[in-house]
Amino acid sequence: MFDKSTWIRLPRNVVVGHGVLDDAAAAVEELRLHGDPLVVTSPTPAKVAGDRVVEGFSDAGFDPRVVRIEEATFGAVEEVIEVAASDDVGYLVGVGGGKVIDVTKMAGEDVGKGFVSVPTAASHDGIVSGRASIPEGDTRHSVAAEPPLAVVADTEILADAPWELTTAGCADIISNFTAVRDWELAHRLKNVEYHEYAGALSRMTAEMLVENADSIRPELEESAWIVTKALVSSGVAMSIAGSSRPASGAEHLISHQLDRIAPEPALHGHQVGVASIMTEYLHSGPKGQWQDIRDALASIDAPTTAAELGIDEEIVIEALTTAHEIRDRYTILGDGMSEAAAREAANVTGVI
Ligand SMILES: NC(=O)c1ccc[n+]([C@@H]2O[C@H](COP(=O)([O-])OP(=O)(O)OC[C@H]3O[C@@H](n4cnc5c(N)ncnc54)[C@H](O)[C@@H]3O)[C@@H](O)[C@H]2O)c1
Ligand SMILES: O=P(O)(O)OC[C@@H](O)CO
Ligand SMILES: [Zn+2]
Repeated sequence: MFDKSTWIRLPRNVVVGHGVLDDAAAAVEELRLHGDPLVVTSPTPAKVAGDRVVEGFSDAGFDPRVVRIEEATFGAVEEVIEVAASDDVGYLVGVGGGKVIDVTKMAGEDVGKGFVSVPTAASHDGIVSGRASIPEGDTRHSVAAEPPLAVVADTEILADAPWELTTAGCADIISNFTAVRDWELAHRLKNVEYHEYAGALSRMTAEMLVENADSIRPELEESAWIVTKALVSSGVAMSIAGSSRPASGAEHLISHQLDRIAPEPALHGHQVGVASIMTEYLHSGPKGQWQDIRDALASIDAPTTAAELGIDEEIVIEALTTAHEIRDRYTILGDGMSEAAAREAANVTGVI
């Protein structure tokens, strides 16, 4: 009878606010999960939040186990799986930046146990999404995973994190403009399924962030609140779409490529922001809205040039000409840019 169906998975509890880290155990208890938590964290996030989360679970009568990871690799995912597979572990709790959260998500998916997302930085929109993205050799796996059962985002901690982590989160959201453009293009050219609602939500999230750019300032808790709200909303758009398409287009392919080839890649959000200036230029030409993207990034202190990213100009050109090979996702890059076209785009937009 129905030729189409959809299954949208969203988090049950999203708790955002000042001091909510201490509500992590309560937010989970409400979900009536069985077993004890496995807290996955990394060195700095452990100090700023992980140890407190473990203590909170202990105080609430749980017996938390802890795995500290150093890198977002398949090795780290295996390390977490080994502990997570134990019968007494009921669910996983990822406390940290995007890499820790992705590793937790992927391990939880593997062992068939849910996970709770406790971001310590408002640096990326994976804090709520049902996607996990891990590099492996020459490629990057972005796989479907369960979205978090709950999200606990303490704005006091997020506002205290280094400012560039917050500007990276803003830039990840601003890049939604070009991601949606790429998605629409892929729909028109390749009949890729497009979700109007997810596309509109993603674009609206970016518009609201830009409208509030004046209130996004260092050490202002209000900023952490605005950015986290946007990150949640963008993650929900991805969950609705069942893909990262609403928030990841050519600008993300370029950033993933930079992660592979740059000796010292910059933050994910910063890279996608700078790449977004160039992909907007590719979409709308020299008089198009690329300057709006650049100005929006500059207004929140995010980088707008290769030099500000700390990445060599030639590496940026290589990323532009090879990013289309990274994954089977049709974008404005088509079947690849020529080197001359890449130089033109990077020059006109002032990225190099
Ligand atoms: N799954 C998704 O949908 C999705 C979405 C966006 C990004 N990502 C992925 O997330 C990763 C990027 O995340 P990221 O930018 O947070 O990088 P990251 O996880 O490497 O964090 C950056 C650094 O900030 C530190 N940090 C975190 N919180 C801190 C705090 N409160 N104080 C001081 N230092 C702190 C971390 O320890 C790390 O050294 C990439 O791998 C990207 O692909 C995934
Ligand atoms: O699927 P990817 O390209 O990792 O994108 C997810 C996220 O970074 C979108 O902001
Ligand atoms: Zn992103």
